[in-house]
Amino acid sequence: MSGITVEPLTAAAFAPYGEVLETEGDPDRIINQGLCGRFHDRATLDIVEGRAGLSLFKAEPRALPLRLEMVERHPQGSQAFMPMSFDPFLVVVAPDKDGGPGTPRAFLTRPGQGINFHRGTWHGVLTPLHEPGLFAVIDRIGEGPNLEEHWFTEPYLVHATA
Ligand SMILES: NC(=O)N[C@@H](O)C(=O)O
Ligand code: NI
Repeated sequence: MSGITVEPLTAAAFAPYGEVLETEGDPDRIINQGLCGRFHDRATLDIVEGRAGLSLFKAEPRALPLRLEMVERHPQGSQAFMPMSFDPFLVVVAPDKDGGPGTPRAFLTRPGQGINFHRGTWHGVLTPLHEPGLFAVIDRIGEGPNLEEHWFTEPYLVHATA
């Protein structure tokens, strides 16, 4: 089983796959009588033939090392995972290679970071590592198929250190 070593999530490393939502640095705007920093328009919702919807996911926590058996993608829409707890979670992505996923990469978020997958990005499903596994998810609501799965012939093993 091929191994994948988890990397820290950074906006630069994640850029080919999506955006990182975080409150690093100065806010773009100070609002609410100076009591709130707005980190404005930090990710793009890209929805084809449908609308953006806001859902809640309550997912079972997983543990590392993790068998990565599949990745999926949504050709019709971006998908954002916004944690509702202050815990890191695992984000798996893969480049596209001739219509299928290339070698996956695994990122560990810092508490407070969220992510938005670009439309069509190969990714692992929502993977919390701690209870309560509660996330707000912003993705496409619409008719027609928007899920393509790829099951690896041999799973990868995602682990914390090399
Ligand atoms: N299927 C679903 O709603 N969730 C997945 O797309 C996922 O990435 O977790
Ligand atoms: Ni998904």
